[in-house]
Amino acid sequence: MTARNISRFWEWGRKIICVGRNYADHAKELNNALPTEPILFLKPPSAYVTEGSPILVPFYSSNLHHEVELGVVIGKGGTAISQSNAMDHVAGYALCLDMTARDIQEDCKSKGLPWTLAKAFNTSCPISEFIPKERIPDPGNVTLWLKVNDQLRQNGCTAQMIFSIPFLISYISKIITLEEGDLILTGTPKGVSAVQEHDELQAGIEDVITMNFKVNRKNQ
Ligand SMILES: O=C([O-])CC(=O)C(=O)O
Ligand SMILES: [Mg+2]
Repeated sequence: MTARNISRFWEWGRKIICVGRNYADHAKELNNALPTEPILFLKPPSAYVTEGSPILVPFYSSNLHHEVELGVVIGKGGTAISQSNAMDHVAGYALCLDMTARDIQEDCKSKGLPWTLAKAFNTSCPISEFIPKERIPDPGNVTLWLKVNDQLRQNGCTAQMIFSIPFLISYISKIITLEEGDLILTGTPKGVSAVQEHDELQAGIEDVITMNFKVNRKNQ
């Protein structure tokens, strides 16, 4: 058996923990109140999709949105990690999309139901290659962007996050033990919008990385 390589963390079947409404400008564009504590939800590892494979619109949605987010890859597990030690638990990063069936999410919100159908379907978590920690020395101050068919839709800086990465690692790990290979999606800045079948999505982190995905529709 070969040693596991963190640069293929998505193959390990570990948790994807997502933070919602972590940017005030995005909370506002969807008419949501600003959170006083992080809002958390999960995606299963089956949500991962890597470049070369398409994002699939779920058959039950007609309003699939992109949300570009910085993903934090956990390198050392822990429970109740302190904020001051939090960055020692980070192995690196990935550029991520939190694909969201917005019509289903609105329906779930109005009925007080969980967001699973809106957030956790197959291909709801497109990711870039693994980015080693050294390549982003200040993850609290990098620009994320996303284009649909060459049109810029999202362009935000992680400095705008309401809850910082060390705070999130500490907060989450008091509730859910973090393990090597887990991924934390840190929320999206403003500019979310719908994507259609055949659209081409391109996203990037400054001069660190870019990634490309096509959108297809699942017909059943
Ligand atoms: O669906 C939402 O608006 C919550 C969320 O994931 C985010 O803010 O990134
Ligand atoms: Mg999100």
